Amino acid sequence: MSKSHLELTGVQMAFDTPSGPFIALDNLNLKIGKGEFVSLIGHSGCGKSTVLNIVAGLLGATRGGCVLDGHEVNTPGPERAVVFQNHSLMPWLTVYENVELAVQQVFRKSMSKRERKAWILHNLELVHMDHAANKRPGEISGGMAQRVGIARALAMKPSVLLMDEPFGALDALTRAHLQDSLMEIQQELNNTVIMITHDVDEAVLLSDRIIMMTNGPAATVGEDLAIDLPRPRNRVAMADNPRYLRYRQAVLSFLYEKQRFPDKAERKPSAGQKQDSGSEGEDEGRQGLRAIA
Ligand SMILES: Nc1ncnc2c1ncn2[C@@H]1O[C@H](COP(=O)(O)OP(=O)(O)OP(=O)(O)O)[C@@H](O)[C@H]1O
Repeated sequence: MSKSHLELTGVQMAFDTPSGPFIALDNLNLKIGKGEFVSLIGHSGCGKSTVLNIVAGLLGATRGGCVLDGHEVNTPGPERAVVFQNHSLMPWLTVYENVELAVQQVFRKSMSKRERKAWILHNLELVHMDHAANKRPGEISGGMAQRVGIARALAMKPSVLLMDEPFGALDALTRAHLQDSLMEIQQELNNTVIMITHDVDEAVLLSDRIIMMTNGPAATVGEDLAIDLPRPRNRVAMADNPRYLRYRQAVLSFLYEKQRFPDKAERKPSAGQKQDSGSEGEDEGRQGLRAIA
């Protein structure tokens, strides 16, 4: 791993609720190196989005904090671009204008109009969407819109790309296609990526490390699994790669044997509650994640 540039230290996140503080995360520590691709995986409600929102600067930890390249994170910033599950493009703007909006925000002073235009088109080319530059979001498919969302994020030249289930709403083929594009782009640009996923295969195929989170309340890092597979990775070749299968097995074992579905915890979300030890909720747990069979 290259030197750590993003560090979460002793993070606690308590939300105020009518029944008192709800401690979603407690004592969460994570160091990420420049250019690493890290996936966060864990059962629904364990706190993955909360972690991402803290790194994005959208939430402030109640204890501990996040440091990026030596600077404490406490507000959103263009060096940390976020891609959500639903692309969130402006429907009244064209594909080009949607990317332009982000580029204006970051590079209005440092790039000429001509340079900005070339940069916007370059980012649309990266995700193979330059042909649709003049279309509006309503005129393109969900997968295409998600590509534009990724281009918009990349166009801000973020040192960290934060992705909250970026491919969750897409069909399997489009999803596979976008995963391959993302791997290519990330290899080329060397962005640090933190991606939330519920898909075990997606996590193993794309990641350098998989961070498996314990069930909440008071969730933290349960296991930190380094994925030592050569790149570029080919999904067909990986399907019977013994090491790939071992990693996949390790994640499944964490999710379904070590951390079963937190049904009791979800029903009674009070601070200091113990984690579910597991006899109930296994079937719900199996349904709680997609694409694992
Ligand atoms: N603003 C809030 N107020 C109170 N509780 C909250 C708030 N935001 C999140 N929580 C709680 O914190 C816990 C973690 O939520 P979070 O959305 O981070 O989980 P997640 O792992 O991303 O879930 P999912 O996989 O279902 O998206 C959950 O129990 C959730 O109900």
